[in-house]
Amino acid sequence: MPKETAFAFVTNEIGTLRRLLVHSPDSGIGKVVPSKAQDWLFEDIVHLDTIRRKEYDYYTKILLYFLDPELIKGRLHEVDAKSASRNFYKPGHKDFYRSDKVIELQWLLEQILEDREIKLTLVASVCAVEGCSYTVQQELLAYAPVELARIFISGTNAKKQMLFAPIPNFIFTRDIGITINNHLLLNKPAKKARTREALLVRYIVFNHPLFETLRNNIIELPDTHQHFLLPKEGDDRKVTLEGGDVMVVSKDHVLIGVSERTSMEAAHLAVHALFEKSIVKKVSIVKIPKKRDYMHIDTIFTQVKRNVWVMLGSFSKKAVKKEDADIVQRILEGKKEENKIKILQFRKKDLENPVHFDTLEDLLTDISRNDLGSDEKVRFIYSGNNEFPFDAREQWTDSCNVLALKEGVVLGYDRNDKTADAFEAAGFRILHAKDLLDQLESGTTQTEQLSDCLILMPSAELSRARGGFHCMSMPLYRDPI
Ligand SMILES: NC(=O)NCCC[C@H](N)C(=O)O
Repeated sequence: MPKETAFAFVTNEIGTLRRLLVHSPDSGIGKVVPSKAQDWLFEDIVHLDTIRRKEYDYYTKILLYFLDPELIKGRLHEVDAKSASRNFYKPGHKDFYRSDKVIELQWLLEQILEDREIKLTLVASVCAVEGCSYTVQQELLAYAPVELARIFISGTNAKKQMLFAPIPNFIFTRDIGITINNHLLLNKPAKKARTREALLVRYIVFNHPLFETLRNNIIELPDTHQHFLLPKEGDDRKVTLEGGDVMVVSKDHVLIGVSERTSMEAAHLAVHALFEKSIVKKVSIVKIPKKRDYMHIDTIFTQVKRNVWVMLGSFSKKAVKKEDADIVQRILEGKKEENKIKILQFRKKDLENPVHFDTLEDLLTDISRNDLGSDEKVRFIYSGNNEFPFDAREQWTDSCNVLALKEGVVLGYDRNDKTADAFEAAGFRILHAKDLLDQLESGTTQTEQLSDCLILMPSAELSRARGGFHCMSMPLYRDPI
């Protein structure tokens, strides 16, 4: 297996994944109440034990098997034994898996909090953001790092007092920042519920020794002076950017979504930052409808192979043609201008003449052929097999949001049946996570042998949080392709 040399380096979406940031569901998720679920960006309340033991733990095991097998191989029975109380999965516990490939953010937070000065500043910052009393601030300072990291994330102390709201979306590590070549672009969350996540991660990347070599390559987008003078929220001049809207499709080309979460102002600041620092040569702006259904671009398409993409059919050529053909239907269905996708590609060498793409398939085909040099036919797998109403239903539960562990081997939710059928029809094997783990553990399958397959992960609870495995991963290192 080729070993990476840099700590962080990502030039594509599908090369073999070697290192990523994750966060497993913490107790804060079990505190989401119905009246707060929407404010906290969950679609429903979730069952904590199920989301952990029966769902996310499978993700951790699969990631470890692919990225850091020595920590898991031959140990499945032991780590999942009832007597082990899931300690293997708990940051802060002595039996925690401690991987520098599948890196848990809570574990990094514990480590930076060992430094007295960082602890003081971070406690003060969290208290300022959360409006804590002076007494709570003093209480926080008295905690040891492991406990303090847990409180910062879950919001609740050991005496079961809630000191501030949880940050249940911290499991969606994609949205906190993005590795672009050897740089790290930090996010600016659009939603208040995700503010503390950004603060914690800023402290981690600027202080943890693992990020030492990246330190001079961290990009933060500033607020513009218009922002401070704006009368109301929701104006596109507000600088907000979330990682789900940024895709590094080749070493020279980044896609940036303008969406419910990423503003036009942020997109244009990012284009300038990426060009000025000569990080990439092309940036494509993909403007999608501002809708909860499609909060980021990675909720409507992700990449599977050089020449294969999974996407939502309503943004496909056929749907666009149908719209153009039938104006009455378009008006009745409310398919107005703002419901369309718009794509403009900026090139550093000719900034004033951006290239326009009519449809998402045109852009993705261009990436497959021209950026990635694929000679094979470019293929699209559609959410819900492109059948109404399964297309919309399965997109809602993240059928388009798959994570490539290596080219052609992707993780998706088991509830998206029709999308799985479409993968199968496109020549992909369908594997269930549990069966795959059994085969890996018994040695009948090796990760290196796997190709062209969709690994189905249990998802009844996870999907209520409205993000898939692309969202639940923040790649730090992928092999170049
Ligand atoms: N990249 C993504 O699409 N992330 C999903 C984030 C889901 C989370 N509940 C949110 O609404 O922010």
